Amino acid sequence: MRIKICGITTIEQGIEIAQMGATDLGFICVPSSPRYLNLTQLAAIVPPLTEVANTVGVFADFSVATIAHVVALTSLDTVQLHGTESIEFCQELRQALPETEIIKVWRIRTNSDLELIQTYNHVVDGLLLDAYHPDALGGTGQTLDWQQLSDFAPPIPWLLAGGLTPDNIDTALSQLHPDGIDLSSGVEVSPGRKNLDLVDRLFANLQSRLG
Ligand SMILES: O=C(O)c1ccccc1NCC(=O)[C@H](O)[C@H](O)COP(=O)(O)O
Repeated sequence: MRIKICGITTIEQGIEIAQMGATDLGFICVPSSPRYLNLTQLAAIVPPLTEVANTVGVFADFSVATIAHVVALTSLDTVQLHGTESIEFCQELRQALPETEIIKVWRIRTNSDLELIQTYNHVVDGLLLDAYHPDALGGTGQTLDWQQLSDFAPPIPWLLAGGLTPDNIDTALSQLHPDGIDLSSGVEVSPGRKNLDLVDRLFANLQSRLG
């Protein structure tokens, strides 16, 4: 299973978290986020971390040209689209970045959201379900209604996000079978600063599932 820890802001924490077992490290490129990294910071932090984990840049409603520029400067492995990007936009991005994994995020409120995100199945490599919050796009600690997702089974890999913590991960994964999980605020001291004890506890609690 893919385990993405998002909102990494230092090389040191990225290396430690990858050594603990994270497969993916996420970097927030959205300026309104308290976990935001500017281009200079991304160019310094991401390249060394591509050696230890899959690196994911989180974007929201950027242009194709800007995303392609950031990927070229940082060697990000994956682009996570967290805004209102259209199917056509994803197709354009695919053409611009044929070697880069693309994940489309949808913030789930209703059952129709679970159908809408699946209209992207043929244009992206994976889907990510996050919780809806009126004031912030992500990293909110808001939990999804897991029961609502019980029939969600897209034909491409999907990740579960939204308010996951070391304490609730077992309950979430006993109800759902995503291809990956994504955590941010549930393993933090403060936005952008991860609590390594909580990350350690997450992996301890996942031990039986990771085998
Ligand atoms: O984390 C942010 O600050 C953020 C800001 C703007 C867009 C996306 C953002 N995070 C994306 C993620 O992938 C988070 O891991 C995801 O929203 C889950 O966060 P949390 O509920 O805190 O675990």
